[in-house]
Amino acid sequence: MKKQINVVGAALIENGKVLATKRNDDRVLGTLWEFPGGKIETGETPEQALQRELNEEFNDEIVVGERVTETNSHEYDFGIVNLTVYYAKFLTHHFDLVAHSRVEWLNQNELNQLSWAEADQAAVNVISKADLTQVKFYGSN
Ligand SMILES: Nc1nc2c([nH]c(=O)n2[C@H]2C[C@H](O)[C@@H](COP(=O)(O)OP(=O)(O)OP(=O)(O)O)O2)c(=O)[nH]1
Repeated sequence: MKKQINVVGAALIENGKVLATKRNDDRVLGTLWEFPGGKIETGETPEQALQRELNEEFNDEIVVGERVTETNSHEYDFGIVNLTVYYAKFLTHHFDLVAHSRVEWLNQNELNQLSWAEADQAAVNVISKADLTQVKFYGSN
């Protein structure tokens, strides 16, 4: 039985652009593009996990918005990743790079030009076609 890995990612939106991050080469799935985030720890809500991960990875505070799409499961050789992506926006802009080698703010029509981790493809497709001006960020606007 393969290990189940529950992961959250943040589709950060700013000025109509979406943040894509490239994992450090020495990490699992290194060199592929992803949404910043990570594994949900015991007792955390997905939103809390995202806030913690963005703090660890960028030293930044975020507001988590609505979910992009249903959880997407993908079987890799090391396990099954159950990925849920949420829209989010930065409240601070330290942007220290700890876990990533590159970051890019992309237009929606550029998202599909990158090599994404396979679990991300469904969310990337939804974001590419979404009306980003309508995304809800609860309690922050
Ligand atoms: N963060 C993130 N991980 C993703 C995405 N797509 C995808 O397949 N993954 C996979 C890669 C990893 O196997 C797993 C997330 O683990 P991670 O290494 O980022 O998480 P972490 O920081 O909590 O873990 P760790 O390095 O401390 O072990 O999910 C994505 O968009 N964002």
